[in-house]
Amino acid sequence: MTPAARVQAAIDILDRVIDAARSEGAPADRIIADWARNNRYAGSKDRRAVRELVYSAIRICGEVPETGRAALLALAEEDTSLRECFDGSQYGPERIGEEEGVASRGIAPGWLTEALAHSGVSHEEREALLGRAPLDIRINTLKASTETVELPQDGEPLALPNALRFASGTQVEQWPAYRDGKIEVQDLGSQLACRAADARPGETVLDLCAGAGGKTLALAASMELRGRLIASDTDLRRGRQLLPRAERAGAAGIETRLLDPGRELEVLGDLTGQVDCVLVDAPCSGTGTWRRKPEAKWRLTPHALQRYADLQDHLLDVAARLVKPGGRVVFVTCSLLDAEGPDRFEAFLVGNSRWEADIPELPLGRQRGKGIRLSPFHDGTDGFFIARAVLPC
Ligand SMILES: C[S@@+](CC[C@H](N)C(=O)[O-])C[C@H]1O[C@@H](n2cnc3c(N)ncnc32)[C@H](O)[C@@H]1O
Repeated sequence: MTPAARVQAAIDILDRVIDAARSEGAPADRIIADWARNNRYAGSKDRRAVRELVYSAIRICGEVPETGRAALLALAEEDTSLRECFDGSQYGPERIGEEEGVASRGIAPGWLTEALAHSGVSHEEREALLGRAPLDIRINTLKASTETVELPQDGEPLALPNALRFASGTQVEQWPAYRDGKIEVQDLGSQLACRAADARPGETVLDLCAGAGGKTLALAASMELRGRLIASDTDLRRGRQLLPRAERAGAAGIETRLLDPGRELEVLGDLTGQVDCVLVDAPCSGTGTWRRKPEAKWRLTPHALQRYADLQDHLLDVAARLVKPGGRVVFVTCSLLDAEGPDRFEAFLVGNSRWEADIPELPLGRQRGKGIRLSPFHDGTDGFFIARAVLPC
């Protein structure tokens, strides 16, 4: 593909990303993958270049752009060599018109930038939300250790003993250690959230929003396969990924339960007052994961944010009923918005006066409200809020 044709391809993809953001359609990575599947003439270098253009344009446009072309023109203001690609050639974009609309640059839509600022997220921290994420792994102590694991490259040691960092895009899935279940891909922030849960051998632990089980597997390792570990979620498709992953990781014996949204206790009621630790890795806006999914900033609305907050309140209440005296609830969101972190946790404590905040001691992060905030800028992790509450005996 010529450079101009790559720019036109990025414009077409961005049009679809913008449509999807407005209509709750597919995420950008799926749209890019579809494009690659349907345009086999594009070689690996073309695909990489087009992908890079798409993500760079998403990163620099604050508000949802009118069109993919307006987004690419905004990128061309920063990288002027791109302007030459608007050459009217056969597969390239039309020449730039004199009065053409250019998307406005910024970090996120205005209301969201303001909400982040009100949540104490400084300008530099907001910019870092749109940086490039490295690739972190967790050494699975059910199968290996830092001493025994053999990796084709040396990783950067991180703040937890079993965590290593590699450059973004490292193909760890092709490594024998990955295929053998000795390592898992997991952002250090997620690993720290599991550290805050401090699941111990012999305990009964519930991963309430387990998804495909990223954190469940870390909990299983921390429990050394002793005790009872239950993983629940409302999403059957994600839940189905858990058991094969668990098998690969040597994490036998995980119980899985499929929940009905709003009626979780119908399936979890038998655990009432039985559980030592409930991890509530709650659904959220994902402002802390924009490094991986920058278009999420265009998809969020104030209404959706309120829905997340309501669901987080509800899940905290469900979790609290299941915990036995002396047990704990660990509340985690991958967001830097107070509305999805400190405010929810505070509301929980106010509404449940027997519970006490127990701020986790972690090697990274800063206190925010009665929990810990991790951020790409300060900690090099995805953005997270992590809080722990205990029910005294
Ligand atoms: C942040 S993700 C969890 C990620 C997962 N813990 C991990 O480490 O990979 C939130 C999950 O909550 C699930 N969820 C949504 N509503 C729920 C509900 N009412 N009860 C339990 N899980 C729910 C979603 O399906 C999603 O998988």
